[in-house]
Amino acid sequence: MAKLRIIGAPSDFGQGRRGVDMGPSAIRYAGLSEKLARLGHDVEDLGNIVVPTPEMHTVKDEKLKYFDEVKAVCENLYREVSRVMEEDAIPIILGGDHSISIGSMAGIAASRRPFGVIWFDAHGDMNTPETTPSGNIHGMPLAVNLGLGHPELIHLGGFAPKVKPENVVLVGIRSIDEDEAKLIRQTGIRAYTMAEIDRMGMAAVMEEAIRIASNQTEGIHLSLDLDSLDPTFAPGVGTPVNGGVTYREGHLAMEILADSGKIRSVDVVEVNPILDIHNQTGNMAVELVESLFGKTVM
Ligand SMILES: NC(=[NH2+])NCCC[C@H](N)C(=O)O
Ligand SMILES: [Mn+2]
Ligand SMILES: [Mn+2]
Repeated sequence: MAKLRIIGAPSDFGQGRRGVDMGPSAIRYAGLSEKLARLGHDVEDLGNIVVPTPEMHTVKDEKLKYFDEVKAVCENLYREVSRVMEEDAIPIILGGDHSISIGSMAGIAASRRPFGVIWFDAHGDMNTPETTPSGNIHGMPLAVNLGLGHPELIHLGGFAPKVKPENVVLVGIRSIDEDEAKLIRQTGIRAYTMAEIDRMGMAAVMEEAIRIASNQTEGIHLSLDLDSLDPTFAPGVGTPVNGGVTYREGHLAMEILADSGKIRSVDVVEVNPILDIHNQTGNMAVELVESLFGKTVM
């Protein structure tokens, strides 16, 4: 039995399509708390952090859209997540777009205990203000957590970087910008493309990923972007890319992570109910989290 604490981060400031701020509602509506409790866990929903109202804000910097708003959201989330970590509970952070991971990982790192990261995503999220083609901060959070990008984001919580490149793994990538690819190579993080998942199989990829993320660390943070899945299974995301992780591969990955016993924190991001079909993506998110916390067939 694990102590699980749900935190909603209903922010859509990290990208251009409205609706992802309703992600936490869609995931809760799909029964997250009840289903995790049914698995025998001690579950508490702590509600949502405070987020500015989008209608009242405009873009100021084209290379860092909604910078002030993203920073404010991440500061609030940082505080909430560090509180949960101090209680030795596992935070399950519901986005919102992926920019919220700047706040969640700052909160996780606040204890200064080393951890690894498995970043499940179609994208690298390794852009900086210099490389970004869109100016959307949700394309930058992994870079920020590694210490690359705007200094005020990097130093959120008063320290940087949040994680060492040798403990960072990307899984499921299939849409990487040109200069972003250079950064991924320079940092030396391990990036498993969809082609590698096809060739090696998801089980072998996850076993390697867990080995890398847990080498000399005290646990693993999973940052789960629902666009890692193929749009057939997760249509409700702002930046869908064909050729993604299948339903079974997704569950297998979560089951292998569950078996490892190393998960200490989770982000579930990019669920956009406005773009979804009957909450298919919200349901998929809940199913994957159930597998991550021990649900099996028998
Ligand atoms: N978290 C995400 N869905 N990120 C998508 C990023 C897309 C693109 N690479 C960008 O920087 O704009
Ligand atoms: Mn992402
Ligand atoms: Mn993505």
